[in-house]
Amino acid sequence: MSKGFDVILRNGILVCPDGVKKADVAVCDEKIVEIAEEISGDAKEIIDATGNYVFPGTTDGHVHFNDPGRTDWETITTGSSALAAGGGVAYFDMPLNCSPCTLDAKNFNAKLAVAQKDSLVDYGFWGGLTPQNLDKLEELAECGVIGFKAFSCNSGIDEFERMDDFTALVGMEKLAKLGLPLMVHCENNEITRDLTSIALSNNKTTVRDYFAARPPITEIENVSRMISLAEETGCKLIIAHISTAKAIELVTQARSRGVDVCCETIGHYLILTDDDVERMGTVAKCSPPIRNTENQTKMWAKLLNGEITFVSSDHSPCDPKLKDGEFLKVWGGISACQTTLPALLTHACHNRKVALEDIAKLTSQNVNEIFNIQGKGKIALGYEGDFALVDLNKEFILQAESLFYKHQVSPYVGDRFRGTVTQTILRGTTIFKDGKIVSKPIGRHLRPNL
Ligand SMILES: NC(=O)N[C@H]1NC(=O)NC1=O
Ligand SMILES: [Zn+2]
Ligand SMILES: [Zn+2]
Repeated sequence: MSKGFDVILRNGILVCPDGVKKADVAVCDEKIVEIAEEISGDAKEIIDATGNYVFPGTTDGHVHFNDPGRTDWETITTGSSALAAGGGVAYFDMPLNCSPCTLDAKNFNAKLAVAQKDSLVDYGFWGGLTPQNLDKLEELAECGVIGFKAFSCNSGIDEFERMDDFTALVGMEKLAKLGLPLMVHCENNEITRDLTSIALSNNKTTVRDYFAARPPITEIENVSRMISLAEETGCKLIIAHISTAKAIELVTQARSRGVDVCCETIGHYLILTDDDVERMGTVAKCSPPIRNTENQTKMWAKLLNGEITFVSSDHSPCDPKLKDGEFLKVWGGISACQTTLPALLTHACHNRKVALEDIAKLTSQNVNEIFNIQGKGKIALGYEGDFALVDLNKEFILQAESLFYKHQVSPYVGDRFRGTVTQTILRGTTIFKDGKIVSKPIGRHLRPNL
């Protein structure tokens, strides 16, 4: 009897953990069941991947889809569609800027209900850690959060209070027991707060004034403080959107003495510079701010060295009206979840010769491993049939109309990319093809396997 598969993907060039190889891959019951030079047998669907590189579909470890509660900024429908259009099969949504924030089981369940109904791709949720919810960490862990997120400085959202040092210490002790990681937005609170208020009182609100109000030392100081707390408590620590080479060095040193710490960075810290932000304006405002070329060059060297564990989008959109005004005063956050993979193909693979396997690790495998998500993140037997098909040399210029975001805004509009996502497949089902979303929402909740 001939073997009947659900899907055979033929003639693609697979980006596997141990290298890149031309092979067929077969999926049955949502999982990869065979990888071979040529797979014989029937399938309900044959996909011809000739000329395409096949990456594991990406998992974006850091997005703000704002649903429920701020759906005029983004929704799970629009955000997950944009992600799929960029080769994404999963995301971990932040506990803010949705409303209510994800600070207890009740609010977690409200978000879960929206995602179960609307999410095109698979999803995990971050819980929040603030001074108000130290007694809710256990119930959030039971709900299945992938980790906890906290801000050392003002979060920009009133209901999401910053984590003072006491909360950091007690929270980390609790998370060490729960075996879940804490991700911290690391910028020193007092320095950013006071430099910002001095700038405001002197009417200094330009882009350069904003950079001056959040200098590199604010990140460097806070990363080292968080490492000390993690070292003492045994809590697993992830530095969010690291933006300075010096802070990465602190993480690497701590790791080498056995501290359980790693860092995430974001595409824009690797691609844009302070001069770009000055030219582009508020569309490229984020915190920590985008730094200078010298720092960026050093960050690339560290990425090539393996010192950065994963690359996310920190997709943090808003109503465009909130970007209209003086630089220092407007919303900080960049829309980017549709472009992370094409941006890395362009800037890492083509321009800096980063190996394709390493791009797959930074956008998929490492993220799933860090958060103990089983069966996702690589093209290997027994893993889920999650693929991003990429025409590696096909160029495109990003048009606003091709963005699936609620607001078709991005600092990359008008930029030339080399590396086009042609098709995205989630657990064997094609969800995006040739510029269009082609599936109903089929996303599923991802919980860590602890
Ligand atoms: N609240 C929120 O999304 N903040 C994000 N925006 C940004 O630029 N940095 C962040 O942490
Ligand atoms: Zn942040
Ligand atoms: Zn964020």
